[in-house]
Amino acid sequence: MSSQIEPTDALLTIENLNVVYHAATRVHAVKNVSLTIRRGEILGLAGESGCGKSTLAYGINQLLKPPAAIESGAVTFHDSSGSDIDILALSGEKLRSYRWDKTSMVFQGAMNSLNPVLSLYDQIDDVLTTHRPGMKRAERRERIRHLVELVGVSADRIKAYPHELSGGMRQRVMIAMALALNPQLMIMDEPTTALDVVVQREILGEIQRLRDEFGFAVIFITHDLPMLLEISDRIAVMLAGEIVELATAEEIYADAAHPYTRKLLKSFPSLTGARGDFIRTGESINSSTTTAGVL
Ligand SMILES: Nc1ncnc2c1ncn2[C@@H]1O[C@H](COP(=O)(O)OP(=O)(O)OP(=O)(O)O)[C@@H](O)[C@H]1O
Repeated sequence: MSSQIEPTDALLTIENLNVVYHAATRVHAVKNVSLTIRRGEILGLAGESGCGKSTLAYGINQLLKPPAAIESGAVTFHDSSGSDIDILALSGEKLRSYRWDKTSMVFQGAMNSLNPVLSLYDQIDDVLTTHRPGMKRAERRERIRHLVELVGVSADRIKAYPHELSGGMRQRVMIAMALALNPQLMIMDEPTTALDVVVQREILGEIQRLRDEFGFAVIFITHDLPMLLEISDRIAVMLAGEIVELATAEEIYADAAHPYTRKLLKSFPSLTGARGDFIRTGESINSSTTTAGVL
C-alpha cells in the first residue's frame, strides 16, 4: 500500500449517479452512487461480476451507449487549472479532448484492441497527432520513445507490431498511450486480468511507480480484492449497483465494516501469509517493484 503522495483535494466528484439499462428487462446498474476521487490517489473499485463497476467507470467518462442511460446525477472534474468541468454536459469535440487530455482509460482486454496493422510507434503517434496537432514530428518521436521507456518497453521495439509482443508488453503499450497526454486521472478496468500472475505484478508495480512520479489519480477496477488491498490508497466496495463501503485499504483489511466486504475478503483464503504478506506470489508488491519493468 504505497503512497508517497498525500491525496487531499478532490479531483472528481460523483453525486447521486443513477444508470439504467433499458433492455428487455430494466436493469438499474448504478444506484445513487456518490464518490469523490482525490488528486493523486489510487482508488480501488471492488465487487463481484455484474455489480456495476464497469457501468460506473464508463458512465463517469460518458462512454455509455444505449440501452444504457444516465438517469440522474452529476459528475464534476476539478481541473488542475482551477476550473470545474461538468462531464455529463460535454459532447462532441469537447468530450473527445476531455477523454484523452484529462482522463484516460485502459479497458478490460485493451491489449487486444491495439490496431494489428499499425506499429506501436504509429499507434502512439496517432494519439499525439490527433490531440497535439502543434507538435512537430521530431518532438513526437522523442515523446514516443520516452513514453515506451517509461512503461518498461525498450525504445528499439517501437517499430514492432502488436502480434510481435507478449500480452504484458501490449498492456504496457496501452498504458503508455494512456499516459501520452499527461492525464490527471486514469481509469483502469481489469487492466491485468488476462495476464499471468508474475507479469500482472510487474505491471501493478509499474502503475504505482508512474503514479508516484506523475501524481495522476487512478480508479482501478477489479473483482480481485487482495490485489486492490496491495495497490490502493482507498477502496470502494460495490454491491448490486451501490457503494456499500468506502475506506482506506488498511481499514478494509483490518476492520471491514460491511458484511459483504468481509465476505469478499473471506472468499480469498490465501490472503495472508505467515509473514502477513499477501501471498499470491509469496511477496508483497512493494518488495517486487525492483523487478518491475523486467519483461
Ligand atoms: N448492454 C447491457 N444491457 C443490459 N444490461 C446490461 C448491459 N450491460 C451490463 N448490463 C447489466 O448491468 C449490470 C452491471 O454490469 P457491469 O458490466 O457494469 O458489471 P461489472 O461489475 O463491471 O461486471 P464485470 O466485472 O463482469 O465486468 C449487470 O447486471 C449487467 O447484467
